[in-house]
Amino acid sequence: MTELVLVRHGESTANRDNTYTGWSDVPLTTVGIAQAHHAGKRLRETGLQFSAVHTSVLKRAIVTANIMLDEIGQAWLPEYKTWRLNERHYGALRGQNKDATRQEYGKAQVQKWRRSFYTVPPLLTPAELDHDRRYMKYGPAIEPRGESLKMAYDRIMPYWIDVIAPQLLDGKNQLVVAHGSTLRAMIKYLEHISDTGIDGVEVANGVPICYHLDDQLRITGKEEF
Ligand SMILES: O=C(O)[C@H](O)COP(=O)(O)O
Repeated sequence: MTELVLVRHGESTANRDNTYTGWSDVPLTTVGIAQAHHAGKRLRETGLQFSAVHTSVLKRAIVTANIMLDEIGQAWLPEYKTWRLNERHYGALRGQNKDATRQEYGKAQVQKWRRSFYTVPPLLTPAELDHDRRYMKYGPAIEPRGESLKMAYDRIMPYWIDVIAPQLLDGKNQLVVAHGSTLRAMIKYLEHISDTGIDGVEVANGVPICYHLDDQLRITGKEEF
């Protein structure tokens, strides 16, 4: 049996302020830092030994992962950082207050933007792209102008297939510290959740979700700490 642990980063300043985040690189709040320590302590109690940790290239996930690794005494582990685990890009919604958009566009539209599999948020214009060097090194096509969960799913899966799954198949436990939607995409895949069923799946900040997997990566058990 192999263990896969998924953790959403601790509370960010954007979570606290109820604003859309996506690829914006916002820090943890003091609550978020405490959640990361708590998540690490809970994981330490399990005694799980990991072979690697995977994060996005956004600091709320990286800092959460580093706090957790320190808490579990495995700060020496190889740490893989990839844009493929970044949060779903919220396009032109980034930085806007979620309640304000509910008032402007209605609750149903906001719910679709936030939870449906196929709905794409309003896009950034090409001129609004960040051209951040952490993405530009892969070419200009990497940075999205906005993503549906399906679009995020499609860029996450190659990373699952090429990097995470082979290590799990080798019997090596993996820790993934990422984002609400990144993890919803992975949960959809792992649990065979339908395109409509994924609407109801929420992932809390700083709560480790542990999957017990068999030698074909089928789920034999699931626990949340
Ligand atoms: O990108 C964001 O705003 C958050 O990380 C997730 O927000 P959501 O729960 O509105 O998708």
